[in-house]
Amino acid sequence: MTAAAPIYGRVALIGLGLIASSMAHAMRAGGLAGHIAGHARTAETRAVALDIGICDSVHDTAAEAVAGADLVVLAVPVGAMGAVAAEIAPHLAPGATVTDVGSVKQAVIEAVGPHIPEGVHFVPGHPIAGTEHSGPRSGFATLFRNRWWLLTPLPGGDGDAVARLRRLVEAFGANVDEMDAPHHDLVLAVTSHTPHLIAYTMVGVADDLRRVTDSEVIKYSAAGFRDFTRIAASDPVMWRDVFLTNREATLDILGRFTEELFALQRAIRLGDGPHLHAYFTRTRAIRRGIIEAGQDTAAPDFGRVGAAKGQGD
Ligand SMILES: NC(=O)c1ccc[n+]([C@@H]2O[C@H](COP(=O)([O-])OP(=O)(O)OC[C@H]3O[C@@H](n4cnc5c(N)ncnc54)[C@H](O)[C@@H]3O)[C@@H](O)[C@H]2O)c1
Ligand SMILES: O=C(O)C(=O)C[C@]1(C(=O)O)C=C[C@@H](O)C=C1
Repeated sequence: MTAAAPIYGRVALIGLGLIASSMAHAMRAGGLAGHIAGHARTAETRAVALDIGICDSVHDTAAEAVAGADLVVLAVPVGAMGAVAAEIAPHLAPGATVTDVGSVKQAVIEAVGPHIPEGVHFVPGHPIAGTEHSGPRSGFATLFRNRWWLLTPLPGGDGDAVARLRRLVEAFGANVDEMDAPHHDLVLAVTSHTPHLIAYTMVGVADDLRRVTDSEVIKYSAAGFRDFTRIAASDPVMWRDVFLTNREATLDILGRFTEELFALQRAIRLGDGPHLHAYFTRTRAIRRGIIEAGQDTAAPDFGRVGAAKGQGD
């Protein structure tokens, strides 16, 4: 990442977890912000943020952090976005941009939008990049490189504010796309939310079995299951909020998933090899299509993320 002129003079990060700290590292690496102000709920997290140098100043309240900021980033769990927006609203500078990084967009727009004052630009967003780690120590500058960052601008919103935010996240190395919020939520229900639910379920099933087989499930777990356990280690508050707020889309995809699962279950019970073979041939072709289209972007280097779980407060 090469040094560039700051895109924003003062950025306020509300919530100092994985995503906010990764943004801070990326802004530092690229010289993209003149001053990074931060707010987290606990004194411990605020002290860590200063200690590891991701913020130039930390503030006891979100209201203090946003004063004079030309970009405010809401990086808290989706269910907390509305309360944070209500708290900061009277303190936002005229002309400022407010964005968020929530995994669900429609519910965030409904919760945050009504609080945004006239003359402040709200540009909802979502980086499609993450790890199973949480808290200020878990972030790293390259998290967003070659990843998508979806923006769901509001109809009639300010084009210049969108373009400026776009420049910032492109400077992180992200690819930007714009879409409307309901479409975003449906796409993410397929590509992220339902897969997480399946991983949570499978790891739960294995944990039940473990009691029977005395740890063999974990001992002999193959690569696929290990990936499930990584995903299932993700922050429980974040994922609780995702499912509570993207309810309709997730239930729709889950319904389709269960139908397919029952069809496969039936094929196994009936010994219907052609059905199973045809199904797996179709899914293999999808994976090969993704590779051929060059859309299998490299995974971030999880190995260098040393933070423990549960440091999000
Ligand atoms: N982790 C991922 O893979 C990922 C990826 C993309 C987007 N997101 C989204 O980014 C947002 C932040 O996720 P993260 O992974 O950085 O989480 P995190 O747990 O690492 O950090 C969350 C931060 O929010 C604060 N917080 C929690 N509840 C709060 C509340 N009620 N009021 C005020 N602050 C509160 C925590 O103290 C912490 O500082 C979430 O909305 C999530 O959906 C996460
Ligand atoms: O790799 C992971 O840990 C993730 O699950 C990241 C992931 C995803 O599903 O891809 C999870 C939730 C986000 O909103 C965006 C990204």
